Formats: sequence, structure tokens, C-alpha cells
Amino acid sequence: MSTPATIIVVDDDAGIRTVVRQALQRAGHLVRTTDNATGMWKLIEEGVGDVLVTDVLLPDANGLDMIPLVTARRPDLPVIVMSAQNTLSTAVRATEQGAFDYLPKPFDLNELTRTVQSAFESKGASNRSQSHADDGEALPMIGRSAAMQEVYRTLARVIPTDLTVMVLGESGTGKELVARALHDLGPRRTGPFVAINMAAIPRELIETELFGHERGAFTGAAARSTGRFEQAQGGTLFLDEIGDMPMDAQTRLLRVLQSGEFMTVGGARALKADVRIVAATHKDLRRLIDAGMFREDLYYRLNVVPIRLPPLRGRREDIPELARHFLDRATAEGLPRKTLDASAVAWLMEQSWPGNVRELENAMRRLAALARDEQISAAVAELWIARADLPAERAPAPDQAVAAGGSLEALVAQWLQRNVADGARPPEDGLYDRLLAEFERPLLETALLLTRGNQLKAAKLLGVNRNTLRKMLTDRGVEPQTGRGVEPHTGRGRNG
Ligand SMILES: Nc1ncnc2c1ncn2[C@@H]1O[C@H](COP(=O)(O)OP(=O)(O)OP(=O)(O)O)[C@@H](O)[C@H]1O
Repeated sequence: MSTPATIIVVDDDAGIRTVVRQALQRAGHLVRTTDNATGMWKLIEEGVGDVLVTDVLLPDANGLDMIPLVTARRPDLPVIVMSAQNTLSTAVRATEQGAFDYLPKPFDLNELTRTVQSAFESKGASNRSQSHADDGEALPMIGRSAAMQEVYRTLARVIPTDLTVMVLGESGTGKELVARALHDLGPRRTGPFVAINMAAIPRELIETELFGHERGAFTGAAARSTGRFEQAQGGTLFLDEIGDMPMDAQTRLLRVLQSGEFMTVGGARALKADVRIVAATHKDLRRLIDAGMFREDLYYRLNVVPIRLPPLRGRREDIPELARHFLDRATAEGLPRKTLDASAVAWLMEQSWPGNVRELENAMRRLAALARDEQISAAVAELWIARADLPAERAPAPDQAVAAGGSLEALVAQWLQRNVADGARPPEDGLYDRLLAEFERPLLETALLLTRGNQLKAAKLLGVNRNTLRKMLTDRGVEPQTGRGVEPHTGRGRNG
């Protein structure tokens, strides 16, 4: 049994007070609860409590703002913050304000008891000193899923340190964003942030890119060049796609990490490396080690604090907020404002997003730029997102998209202008039939697209019999494929 301690629990939610009380009592602690800051201050003034566990949003105060005041009054009282406002901002602010730890709600009660125990054991040396607190500053990472909470908690802990961080995750999951957050929110933020992507530089140039070279170090080295290590002095060096680093460069990097010094290629002087290293990869480094392509000793040097970013399909609940964020950003960049209706949000959440957040970001920009209506439905989202992934020659003609995207009047006017304006002769088969024929094709194609080529469903959607649909497809030259793709609409109206 652990040593009994008195824990103050502050939360205005009676349910939370009860479960937390029970869990802590089961762990052998004494518990005092209160539902507001006033009650908490009373206990603190009385000298009660070994650990304080508080919610952020209290009826009469903000839990984060109170931490420095609590620490000033009772420097020996560690504060653990619980919050349902699960942003990176809350995690970072809790750390900055000097919280012992931060627990995003909902949390695991075992984790709470473990955290309370370690806070109690470290009493006295507990509340961290404040660094900087930039209130309300917009923080870059979106997403409140449980998976991202873990990321934020780790980030908040390592931001104030110089520890080497290894960011792992599929392409487009935000690895570079994490590296930037580590830099921008940490003590080196006034220094440079220098990124180098191992996969983007020819292998034979990586060493000189990293460490620079002296004049005459090799044929063609007409002048001394500074490497990224030197450029990043006093700041952060982001080594992206570290799994693509050639062996020679790995050996050299390892030496730098061991000695804290580096030498330029062909140089005799050792320069001090005052650089925080953040590395990232989407590759499985363990596999590379087994295959003899990555140095195990370097791996351990770099993998001091691993941060694993979840793929987007593993945190679908973040998709609505991310999608809206990217649409807002597109608007801020001057593209038309778009909103997603419920069907569009549901459709976005169903997709697998192999390109992760980057793919979602690009899809939202495409919608903002190309979809006609302000409100986006699932059908429009699918048209612009699913079909845009088709090879270029199969991509939809804009007219088709407009037909599906709404504003039919605009399209008719446009068609008429193009086909019969300027006194051009009306088409031989008459304007009415011609116009219907022009519209029938994208209508059929879109119906097939939405039903993924299922003719029965497409016929039902259109309200026509299956044989009628077949005939229409033949008449209009639409290929009744299964699957998403249908032949692009290349037909242009004939001017008589
Ligand atoms: N949580 C997030 N909130 C907001 N934007 C995000 C988030 N994660 C990623 N992004 C955005 O998605 C894009 C891709 O992110 P980033 O470049 O950091 O991914 P990456 O994992 O480094 O990709 P790669 O491995 O392909 O280099 C960027 O534009 C980034 O701003």
C-alpha cells in the first residue's frame, strides 16, 4: 500500500468528483472534494492537501490561471490539471503555468492514481517553474482525439527541454508541424529552425549539406559553404526522412551527437553544435536496422523521446474540425467561403485518407477553389475529391461538376451563350433536345459515379427503369463501367 496522502479534488461535475474520489480512496488516499475555486482556496489556506487535482473550467475561476497563485501560496503542493478542452494549447499552458501534469478528459482512473502518486512522491520539487505563457496564441495543431491528446501531453513535456525527439508517423500526419511546435514554443524559439529532408537531397550531397565544406574540399568546392548544422546554431535542426540517410552520413551524425561537436567536410576545426535535434521518419527504423541500413547506436541517440503521430483514419473524430479549419484557411487566402453540410462531413469521415492530413488539406483547398455552391454536400465532396484522384484524362470536365454542384441556371445560361449566342443558328435537332442531350450525359455519369457504377442503384436514383438507363447510356455514349470512373465528358455543343 502506498503512503496515504490527502488529495484535494476540484471539479464542478459531481460525477467526476465521485469517481475520482473512489479511485483515490481505493489507492489508499484521503480525499477532500469541492466544486469551485472558493472551496479550494479555503482548503489551501487551512494547509490541507498534499496534491491538488483540478478541472480547468470552474464556475468561479480558471484552473490554469490559478496554478501560479497556488504555487506562490503553497510551493509544496503539486497541481494536476484535468481538462476536457483537449487542445495542444491547454497541454502547453498547463506545463507553462507550472502544473505537475495534465490529464485530458476522459482519462483512465489508473493513470490518475499513478500520476497522483508520483506527484505526491516528488512533493516539494514538484511544480515546474514557469517559462513563458503566451495567452490565446493560436497553436498550430488541430484535433482533440484521444490519440492526439497523448501527442500533446508528450509535446508539452519536452517543449521546455533540449531532448532529442523522434517523430514517427505516416506521410502527411503532421511530423514537420510537431517539429515546428517544439521549436516555436520552446526556449530556442528566437533561434533558427532549419529543416533538411534526407529523401530530397542526392545521397552524395547529404554530408556537405549537413556539415558544410571548406574551400577546395573537393573538386568544384570553390568557396566555403555553411552546412545546416551551422545554420541551425542556437536553434533547432529538423532531420526529416532520417531513414533515408546514407550510412556514411549516419556515422558522422552519430559522432556529432556523441561529442557535441562537428567538423565541416575537409575542415580541420571542430565547431560546437548548439542545436536541438528533431528527427522524423515514416519508415520502420527497426526494420532498417535489421536490414543493416540504419545504425542501431544512432537510432538510440535519436530515439530519446519518440512521438508517434496517428494516421488520420485512426482518429476520424478529428476530421470535421480539421476540414473546417482548412476551409477557413482557404477563405483567409482569398478563396470563396465554403461550408460542409452534415452529409459531407459524414462522407469525409468515412474516407480512408491514405495521404492523411495533407490529403485532407488539399481536398479542402480543391473544394474551396472549384465547387460552385457555398454549401458542400456529400455528392459534391465526392465528385471533387474521389474523382479528382482519377488519372487526369479521366477527371471530370468542369461542366459535369457544375451540373452536380448546383447552380443549374448558371450552367444553362453558360451553355446557351456558348452554343447559340451571337446569332448562331440553333442546332439541327432543336435547342430543347440538344440541351437535354447535353445535360443527360453528366447526369448519367454523376449517377453512376455516386452509385459506384451500380446500374441498378443508378436507375433507382434517377427514377428510371434499368433498361431505360441502359438505352440512355448507349445513346449518350456513356461507358457503363463498374467502379468510380466513367469516361470524361468531352462533348461540346455544335454550333449548328
Ligand atoms: N494536427 C494538424 N492540425 C493542422 N494541420 C495539420 C495537422 N497535421 C498536419 N497538418 C497539415 O498537414 C500538412 C502535412 O503536415 P506535415 O508536412 O507536418 O506532415 P509530415 O508528416 O511531415 O509529412 P511527410 O512525411 O510527407 O513529410 C501540413 O500542411 C500541415 O500543416
